[in-house]
Amino acid sequence: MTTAQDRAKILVEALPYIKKFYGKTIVVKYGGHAMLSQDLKEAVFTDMVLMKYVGMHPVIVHGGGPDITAMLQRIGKRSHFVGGLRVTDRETMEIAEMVLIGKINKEIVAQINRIGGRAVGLSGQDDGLFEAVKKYRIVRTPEGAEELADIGFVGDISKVNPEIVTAIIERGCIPVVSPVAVGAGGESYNINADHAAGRLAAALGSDKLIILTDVEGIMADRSDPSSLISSIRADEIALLIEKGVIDGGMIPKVECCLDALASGVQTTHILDGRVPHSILLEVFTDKGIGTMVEK
Ligand SMILES: Nc1ncnc2c1ncn2[C@@H]1O[C@H](COP(=O)(O)OP(=O)(O)O)[C@@H](O)[C@H]1O
Ligand SMILES: CC(=O)N[C@@H](CCC(=O)OP(=O)(O)O)C(=O)O
Repeated sequence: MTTAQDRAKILVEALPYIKKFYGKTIVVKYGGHAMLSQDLKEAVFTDMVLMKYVGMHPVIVHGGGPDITAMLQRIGKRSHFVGGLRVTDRETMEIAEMVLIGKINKEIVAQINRIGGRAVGLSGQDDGLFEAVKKYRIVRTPEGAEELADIGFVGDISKVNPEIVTAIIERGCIPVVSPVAVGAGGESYNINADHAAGRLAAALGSDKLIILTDVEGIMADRSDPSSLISSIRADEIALLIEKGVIDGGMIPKVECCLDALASGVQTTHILDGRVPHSILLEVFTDKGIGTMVEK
């Protein structure tokens, strides 16, 4: 049983971390696979609100892949992924916008506001936050040659204009960002939420990027839970992708960490969103959970 003294000790132990991150920006990517029960969602949003009230500047970039897939299924459409990215035709793009901006973003904003925070929702189209160009994926043919795959309205962020996010932070609010970008002709692009989070973290000069997902972190062997890699250097990642140890949805996550680190973000973390308050454990304790990807 925890005594009053134990509880006081926990609060005091948080002090160096509160001091270290006071006034610092922390971008949290909240993946669709980590949006499990209502209780877990509330734990994530409570962590955000707590960070804000102790003087940090949390920013959420959310995903919603499973909800997009479910909505596409309802209209009889199957989803295809190339290197972790959804092949996005015009109809898929419309559904992705409806689900990400119309449903998930608004739900997150409402829930943060309900528990006492002040959240403002926006997408990468608002005030030109994310400018994008069409993205191609390099794929390997069965013969071993490389070719470019056309994956439709999937974008690569070519420029981030973070002023709108900074303005929301300065108003004392928590920005909640949907990963949809705008092209030069005004067209919408579907952006993988990991990529969006990495680029935004870099543009904001964040101290930390946290990616919440549905695994404990990067595993050396996915069938062995004890094989969690607790820390890995950026230059060790390419080999793990080549060997197939890191694949599917984990690829955009590590790419996003590398991107952010190259642009000055201090540390990046891939955490298990199934663990209640995993963000608090990462930010306010020195236990360090999940995988830290560092320079
Ligand atoms: N080496 C690895 N360690 C852990 N997970 C991995 C690894 N390689 C691929 N994955 C896969 O990546 C998934 C996480 O990506 P994804 O499903 O896109 O999550 P999210 O919706 O949170 O973005 C895991 O559920 C796992 O199946
Ligand atoms: C291009 C691309 O793949 N876009 C993603 C955007 C949402 C997302 O990234 O959601 P998660 O973080 O939950 O995976 C998609 O359509 O699923």
